[in-house]
Amino acid sequence: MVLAELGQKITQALRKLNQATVIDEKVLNEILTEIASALLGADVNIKYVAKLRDAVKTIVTLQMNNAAVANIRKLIQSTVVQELTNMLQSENKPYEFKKGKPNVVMFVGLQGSGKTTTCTKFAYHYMRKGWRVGLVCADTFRAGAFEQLKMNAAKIKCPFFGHKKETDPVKIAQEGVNFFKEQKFEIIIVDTSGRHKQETALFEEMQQVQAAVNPDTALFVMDSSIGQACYDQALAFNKAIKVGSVIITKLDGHARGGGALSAVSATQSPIIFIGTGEHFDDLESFNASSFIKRLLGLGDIGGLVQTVKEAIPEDKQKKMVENIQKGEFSLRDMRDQFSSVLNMGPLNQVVSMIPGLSSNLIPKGREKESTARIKRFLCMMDSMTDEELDCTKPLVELRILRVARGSGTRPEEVAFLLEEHKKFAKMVAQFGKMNLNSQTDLKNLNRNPKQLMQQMSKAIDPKLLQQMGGMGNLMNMMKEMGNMEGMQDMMSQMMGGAGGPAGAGGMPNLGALASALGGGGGGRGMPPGMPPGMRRGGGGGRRR
Ligand SMILES: Nc1nc2c(ncn2[C@@H]2O[C@H](COP(=O)(O)OP(=O)(O)OP(=O)(O)O)[C@@H](O)[C@H]2O)c(=O)[nH]1
Repeated sequence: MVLAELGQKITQALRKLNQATVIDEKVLNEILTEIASALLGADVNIKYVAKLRDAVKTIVTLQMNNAAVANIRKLIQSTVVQELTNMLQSENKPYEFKKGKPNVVMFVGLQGSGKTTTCTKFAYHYMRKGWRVGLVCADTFRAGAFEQLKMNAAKIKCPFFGHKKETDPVKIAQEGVNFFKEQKFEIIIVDTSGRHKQETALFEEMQQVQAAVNPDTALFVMDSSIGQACYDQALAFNKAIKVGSVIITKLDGHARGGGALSAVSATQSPIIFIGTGEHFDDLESFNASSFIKRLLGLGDIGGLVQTVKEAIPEDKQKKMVENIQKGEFSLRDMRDQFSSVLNMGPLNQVVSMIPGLSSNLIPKGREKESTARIKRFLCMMDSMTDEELDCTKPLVELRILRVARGSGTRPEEVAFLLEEHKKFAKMVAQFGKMNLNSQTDLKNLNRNPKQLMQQMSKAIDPKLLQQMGGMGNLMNMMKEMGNMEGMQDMMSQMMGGAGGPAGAGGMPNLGALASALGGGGGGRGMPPGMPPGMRRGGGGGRRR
């Protein structure tokens, strides 16, 4: 999680609430001073810090003498969360992409801000969600920009338009946009030139390109390393061309990220993504409330639900629900769940949405391994026939050998995958028997949690449960879900098609996540003789 240190400091300050037997003005001041010092350390403007402090003080002081200590604790925590969210929230809404029509996005920013890399990340993000995306290189200023974007586009398999020798950015932008429009592309990204600093030539060129391609939205890319100085830069770009939304890059490496985020929000330009590394999947959707909740380790069930919804195509959801309601969990279901986990975006981001789990659970390097591990599982399942994928009976040895050969893996690895599948399938059956099949049942969790906990602990493999943060965490998550509107629908998607049995399909889906983390969904670890890459989560053998 970006700004993890800031999050830890604020969490530590809030933890003092639980240690104090009486919460008076002195305790409140101490906590607020600690929070303020953490925010200032992250380069947040002193003006915003003072505003947050005053707002929390005003709201809490009003209640201090009338409410019970437990309620005061809750009030302080929720007010701090709310005020931090307000600090990062913009009133303006970003442009919403529309399916089935061309959406033209113009990227602007200073040289070196990460614009070209971010165009590619942005394209990759939407391609993963099934959009038809095209990239246009209209950066004729920087030598090498053409090659860079062309190479990036090839890496993510995104169609590319550019002319190496053309020097007129307006002409290329126009041609590129027309080309992709004719081909019925849905998101057309125009990468424009940058300059070392804000200067007239840059702004004039941006305005000319804007007039020529008439973009649906202009996206401003800004480097977070300048901290709160982002404010002036964002205002200047917004004045030159109407900025629709902002992406802040390099938040992985800068302690001043808090300053950059709050300063940009103060200009009322909505931040829609943050860049968290140099790889193409190091791009996180930005939503102030979700960001703050994850920053403070509170999880973000709403965000998780949305992510899962977007990751699983609707036709697949329906089929999965039908199968699982019958108590069946085929290898095809497992394949769909693993590929939906990949579509959800960076794994550590998904994990941090689960209350009680921290994104630090998957260190940066390990995340790549986890993704490779899922891809390897998918590769094996792609080498199976339709009959094998739909069959719920175990595969015979001869077939295991064939799948291993077809996927460039070892038979032990295929056997391990089948073992995982068996465990998930068993869980589906057990959860099915629990018949926890409606929103009312979920709400009842609040009334009879003990009984449910007992049943669930029998059904879930202990190692998987550990990966999920323990039974207490799982129950909290389900309770939170039970309190949400439209839960039954959501559960089907979230839990991977359980439709009814809240946990049933869910366990495999969350299990797929756990498997990706290397826990093997509660497995006994990798079988002996497993290649080292696979043992630790991927690698070895032929890759896709
Ligand atoms: N650590 C980190 N590096 C990033 C991020 N985004 C981009 N970079 C790096 O920043 C450097 C500059 O990125 P480019 O995409 O080439 O910059 P640019 O803004 O397109 O430059 P111009 O085309 O000259 O305007 C590259 O080394 C990128 O890998 C990020 O989120 N985190």
